Amino acid sequence: MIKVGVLGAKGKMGAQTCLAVEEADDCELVARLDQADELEELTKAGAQVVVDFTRPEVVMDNLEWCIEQGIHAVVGTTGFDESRLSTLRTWLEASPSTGVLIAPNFSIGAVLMMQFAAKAARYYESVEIIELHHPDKVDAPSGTARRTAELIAAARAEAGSGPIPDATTTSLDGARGADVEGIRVHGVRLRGLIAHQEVLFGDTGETLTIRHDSMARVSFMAGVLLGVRRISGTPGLTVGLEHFMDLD
Ligand SMILES: NC(=O)C1=CN([C@@H]2O[C@H](COP(=O)(O)OP(=O)(O)OC[C@H]3O[C@@H](n4cnc5c(N)ncnc54)[C@H](O)[C@@H]3O)[C@@H](O)[C@H]2O)C=CC1
Ligand SMILES: O=C(O)C1=N[C@H](C(=O)O)C[C@H](O)C1
Repeated sequence: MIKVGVLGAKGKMGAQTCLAVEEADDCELVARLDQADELEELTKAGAQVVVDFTRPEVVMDNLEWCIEQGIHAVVGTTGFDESRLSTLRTWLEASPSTGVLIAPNFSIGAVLMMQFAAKAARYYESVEIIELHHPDKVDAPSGTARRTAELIAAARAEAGSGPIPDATTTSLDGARGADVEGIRVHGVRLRGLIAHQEVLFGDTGETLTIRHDSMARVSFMAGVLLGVRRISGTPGLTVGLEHFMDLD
């Protein structure tokens, strides 16, 4: 049995994760912690793996503590830029048998959408991303949209693609979205939505749209459990669930 602790257990994703862990035959939920709780509860309960769905401003402190204790971490919380990833690598060097998975999106379909977008990137002159989420989401653009833009930008750079055409010189602030590594990213916040994304590619005479929809938070749970099962055998830092999906 894998002994699992959940951080952010009272939140939308944390509560769903507690249910999924309780229902998994090979996992035992030993700790459910939220804002006012002490991290020491994790060691007292013997947690081997922690799942973190908290907030960008607290996740690094949680991870520093978990890595120091040698507790593996499966992280869905957003807010990871290159500087944070580099800090995690440094902490992990001092705890070489500990594994941390940072997954911008745990939904299998969303991971495939990102992979398909990275594959398509080299063939199109234009690309823009639209992410659409519930209005309680605190960050924009979404971690998924950022990651998608990074993957597309890397594929375009490798292919030697030029800049994306855009003759717009006059616009209201924000009208053309955010610029993530040269890719325009637009955010929609709408009651009724959960998590959705479109990647629009265009070239002369044709467009390609890749769209993914998470209609319920249960869509993330197969990925969370995959991470929980694989992380203890994967020391160091892993970014993206695709590395656990045997895609090749
Ligand atoms: N990677 C993925 O597949 C997904 C990632 N997310 C991300 O996960 C994060 C959480 O999302 P939601 O559950 O929707 O948010 P939420 O606001 O419903 O839940 C966050 C929870 O964390 C708790 N919390 C805050 N500080 C804490 C601390 N220091 N220790 C323990 N708990 C603490 C809050 O009290 C709250 O219960 C966000 O960054 C979101 O973008 C959300 C959905 C899927
Ligand atoms: O806050 C959310 O809800 C989600 N957050 C993640 C993100 O920012 O990409 C994953 C998914 O989009 C849901």
